Amino acid sequence: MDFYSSIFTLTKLSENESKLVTALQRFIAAQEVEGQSIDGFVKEFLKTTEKIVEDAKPIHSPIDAFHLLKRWVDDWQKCFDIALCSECTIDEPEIEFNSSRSIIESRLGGWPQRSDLDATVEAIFRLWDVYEFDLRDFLHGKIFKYQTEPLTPLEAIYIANKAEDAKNSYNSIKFLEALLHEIEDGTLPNSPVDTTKLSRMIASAYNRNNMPWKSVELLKERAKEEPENKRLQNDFKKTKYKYYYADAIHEDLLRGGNDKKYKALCRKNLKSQKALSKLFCFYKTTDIPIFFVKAELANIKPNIYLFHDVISDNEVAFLRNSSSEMLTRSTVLQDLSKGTMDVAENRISRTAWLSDIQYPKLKKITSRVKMITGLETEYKERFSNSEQYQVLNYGVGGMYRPHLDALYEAASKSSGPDTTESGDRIATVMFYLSDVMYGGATVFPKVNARVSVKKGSAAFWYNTYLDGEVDTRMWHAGCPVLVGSKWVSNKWIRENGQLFKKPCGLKQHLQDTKL
Ligand SMILES: O=C(O)CCC(=O)C(=O)O
Ligand SMILES: [Fe+2]
Repeated sequence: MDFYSSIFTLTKLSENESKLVTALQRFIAAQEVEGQSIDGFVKEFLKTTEKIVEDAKPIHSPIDAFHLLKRWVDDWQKCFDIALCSECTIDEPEIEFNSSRSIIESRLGGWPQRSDLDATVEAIFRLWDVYEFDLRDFLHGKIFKYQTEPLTPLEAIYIANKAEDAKNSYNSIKFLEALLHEIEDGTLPNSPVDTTKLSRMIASAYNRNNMPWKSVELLKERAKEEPENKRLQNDFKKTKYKYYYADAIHEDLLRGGNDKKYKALCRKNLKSQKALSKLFCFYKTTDIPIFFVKAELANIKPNIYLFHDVISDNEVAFLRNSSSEMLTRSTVLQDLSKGTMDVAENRISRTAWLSDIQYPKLKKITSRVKMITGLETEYKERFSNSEQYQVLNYGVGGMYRPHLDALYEAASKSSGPDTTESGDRIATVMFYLSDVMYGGATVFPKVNARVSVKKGSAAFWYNTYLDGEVDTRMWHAGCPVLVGSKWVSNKWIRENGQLFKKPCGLKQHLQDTKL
């Protein structure tokens, strides 16, 4: 049977609580006679409950119901658990105390369950939704003018967590915010929950609900105040990334249609890449000469660089052949945070990862990347300067919708090196391992740039600003392949180890200030 659904049954609980108190008093007294030490929790609980039973207040408010059920479900149960004794003989106080539980349980026709308590929490939010009582008053035990016992901060967190579990994040956040304000205002002294911890909880709830800008707001000040708090700093950094990411998507949505601009760029039939781009720099490397040019529509900031003939036919074949056995279907779901939640397939392709360690032949390409970008590129299992080669092959209509390569938050779960050790993907080097007859260009709708597919070339760009913030202008897409098969390979360069690097000829972007 349930207890929460009527005040009648709740009152029955309340009336029977004095019997529990008597049983506990007897248990403690017997233990004292035996010279046993009394559990601290049990002692403290008895003291407060004795007073509650003595006052015998009626159950009027949902706060009373919550307190009552919480005691029965959690605290009384804990007392019985503490007293539980498998080796005790029949006349020992533990046995007697626990049998009093059984007697009361059968008299009541059951023992209140966690579902009763959870239903009460649900009821509280249902009531709040209709009557809009003040949550800060509520924490102090007050609903309009009706005053009862206040909630402890831990009880408040219990209520907020239950709302979150029930997918009622808005309620949960509002409740935690009320608690935060009360603690900040000093009306809940000696709170075991500190404001930083609470802020982190609220920020993470905002993140889970795709409102990273709210978390940024919340964490910004606190991160400034507590530069030594690593967890807080880390939360703030991740949130910032997520925020920029969500913001970029939002802007894209606002610009009429999620990807109008991207499609237009995909369709654009530009002259050949070489004709448009001017020679920027020439490298004489030991094996192949590399022409270093700016991307088409070169007058853009930030720059996207193009390297021609940067990878030999042999190397192209090696990458393609080594990965073809491993290619797996990769689907990246698009989560259009802010605005509509439209989950669509973001990428249609197959992917494989090739490690420099497993395929030492690749190290040569990796050091070439180091030379042309001036960045550290060595792939290591930990504290890496780059990722393994990601090889992609697109099928009919295969594409990669507009996205940012920067990993922001979710990425620590990605297959690459841990972001906490190796940092974010500060730059992308993307090799073209095939030609494509029609379609398949890489386009950057925000900066109006387009790189058409050419076997042996590589595109290079930075994904973050010098201070590590994500550069949302680098929003880019792989246009659908119309005729042909497109192969590319990414070598993502990580933040780790790049501190004192001065990229050759690539300084312009690094000096580029934020918009
Ligand atoms: O295939 C392309 O042109 C783009 C691929 C890409 O952006 C990626 O793999 O992150
Ligand atoms: Fe990308």
